[in-house]
Amino acid sequence: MEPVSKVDVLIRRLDSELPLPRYAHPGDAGADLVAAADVELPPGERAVVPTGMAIALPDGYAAFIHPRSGLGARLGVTIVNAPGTVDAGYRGEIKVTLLNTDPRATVKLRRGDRIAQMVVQRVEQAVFHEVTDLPGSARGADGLGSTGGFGSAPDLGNNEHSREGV
Ligand SMILES: O=c1ccn([C@H]2C[C@H](O)[C@@H](COP(=O)(O)OP(=O)(O)OP(=O)(O)O)O2)c(=O)[nH]1
Ligand SMILES: [Mg+2]
Repeated sequence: MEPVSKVDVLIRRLDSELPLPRYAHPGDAGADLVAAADVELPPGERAVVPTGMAIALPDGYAAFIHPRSGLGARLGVTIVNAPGTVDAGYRGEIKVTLLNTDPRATVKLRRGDRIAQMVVQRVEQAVFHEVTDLPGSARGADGLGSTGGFGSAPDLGNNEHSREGV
């Protein structure tokens, strides 16, 4: 297996009792972030949760704050703006806007609970060149469900292509 490429990221703990972000397994894409405070989320409510961490990413990188699938599947907790974008120049505390999508249960999370995962990636900035016509492509302007809904993929013989947006 190819070794995972690594990048050095400076990190400041705003709360020295909390653990640094940690990859649960070698090769994992996301390092878990913990809550720096207790949080109670009634059904359908959201809260901005501090993580107690601030980072300085090298130029050309960004960090993306993704939900944890276990929290989503078990409790219905997700992130409103998933994935959150942490810019290379941001030096403030990383915060996570959690949302309880469960229609009935209040979710209680404790300080130290792992609430999100941070994926550090190389990013590029676009240089926008305005044109009056874009080059053609196989997809063209088809989108937003143009290939059908949850049935078989179009190339498996089910002609869902015409069932627009379903
Ligand atoms: O989940 C997130 C998303 C963003 N941020 C921080 C880092 C990021 O660099 C900054 C701005 O984020 P974004 O650009 O997504 O928010 P905005 O609403 O456009 O705010 P701004 O006007 O400050 O750019 O907020 C977080 O701490 N958590
Ligand atoms: Mg912004």
